[in-house]
Amino acid sequence: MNPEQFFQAMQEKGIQLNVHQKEQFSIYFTTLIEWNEKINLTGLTAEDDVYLKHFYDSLSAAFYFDFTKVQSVCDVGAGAGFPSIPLKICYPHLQVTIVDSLKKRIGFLNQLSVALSLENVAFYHDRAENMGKNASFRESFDLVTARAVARMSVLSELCLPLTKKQGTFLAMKGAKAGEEIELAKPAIEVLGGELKQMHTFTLPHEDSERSIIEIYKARKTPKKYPRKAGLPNKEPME
Ligand SMILES: C[S@@+](CC[C@H](N)C(=O)[O-])C[C@H]1O[C@@H](n2cnc3c(N)ncnc32)[C@H](O)[C@@H]1O
Repeated sequence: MNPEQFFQAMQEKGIQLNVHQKEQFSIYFTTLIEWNEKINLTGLTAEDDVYLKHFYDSLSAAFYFDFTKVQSVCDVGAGAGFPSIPLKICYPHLQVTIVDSLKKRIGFLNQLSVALSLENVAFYHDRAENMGKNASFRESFDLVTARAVARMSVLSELCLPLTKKQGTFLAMKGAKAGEEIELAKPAIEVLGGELKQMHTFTLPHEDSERSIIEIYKARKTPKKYPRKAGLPNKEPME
């Protein structure tokens, strides 16, 4: 998907990008490729791949969820900024907080936000488990997103403690999300979440399956969660 096809596809989905926003995507691509020569950010370097598998894929969350209705978003394990930076470009009102445990990626994001002139973005080099215990962040975000970070039971323990009561946790997944959900159902319940919807679709041009899992934060997360950093992965709540 080349940039023109990407802009066209966004328009068809009701996301109208102006000249400034189109330029921001172009700068995002060139900055990503430049930095990727020094640090490992992505395995995708061809322009068409980045526009489809990173930019379009990140924005697919907005095909199912209304971003105009939320203000604060925390993106857990955003890596090179996915999905939250493409979302921030399209929805500039968002207050974006990114937490990632890899320092070099946070360094890249700081530079990227300057290159894109982004406002109201904050980057933390930390584990999501620590953020979830920190009173300044715990249960404070309208929306928590995560793409390609961990399986659903683990991800729920990282993300639901950060999600505000009555807020939403969106998990962006590939194929087999249905199986993951089944295994994660007890964890989601314990952590105060309720499975609201699962949207499944195929990515254009390459027909691979994607799922967006929407979880509603119905109740407060018990204090003991998240457990200490590393434990959610080591001993998943399954
Ligand atoms: C496979 S990458 C995906 C990056 C991005 N979300 C994407 O879709 O391209 C997973 C990222 O999650 C981060 N990560 C994994 N576990 C984490 C944790 N417990 N807390 C914070 N970041 C974490 C890693 O450092 C890595 O950058």
